[in-house]
Amino acid sequence: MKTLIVYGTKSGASKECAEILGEKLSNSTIIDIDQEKPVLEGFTHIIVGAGVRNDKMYKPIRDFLKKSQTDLLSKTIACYLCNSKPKTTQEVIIASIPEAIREQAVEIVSFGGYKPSWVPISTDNKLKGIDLDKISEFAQNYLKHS
Ligand SMILES: Cc1cc2nc3c(=O)[nH]c(=O)nc-3n(C[C@H](O)[C@H](O)[C@H](O)COP(=O)(O)O)c2cc1C
Repeated sequence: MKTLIVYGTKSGASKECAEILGEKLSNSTIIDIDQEKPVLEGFTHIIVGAGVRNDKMYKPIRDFLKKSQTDLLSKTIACYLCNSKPKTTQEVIIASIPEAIREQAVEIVSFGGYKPSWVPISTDNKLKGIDLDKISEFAQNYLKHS
């Protein structure tokens, strides 16, 4: 199991989550979509995560999911999102993730996120709003598909 974690972030939550997942999933590589174009070759497992604004996951991640759909469907794929309005999670997923990927993904989970008015700046509280139990569950479940 060789895992690529691709994330998009504006205020850091999705990066934090990618790093926590990376610690739980051995043999994983983490890529910030704004810094590097993901190359999927050589990876059997892909996790794609992003923050949400205006009821959608960030555009670079939506574009990646759309453009790489065929390649992604040949992998064991899972997605996560960081958002602050849990009630709208399902709508965000439908608006952001192509149907074929939604159907094939082994899991699609919200890890929570920062309230729009409150983004942590110190390292002491940077996990505020993020549900660490959900990240652990997500990783445990994902490992069942190794
Ligand atoms: C301008 C702005 C708009 C946002 N819009 C939404 C939204 O539509 N739905 C939602 O659930 N959360 C929304 N949020 C909360 C973010 O999803 C949350 O802060 C999350 O942590 C962002 O991920 P990131 O830290 O990886 O960028 C918004 C936050 C900001 C600052």
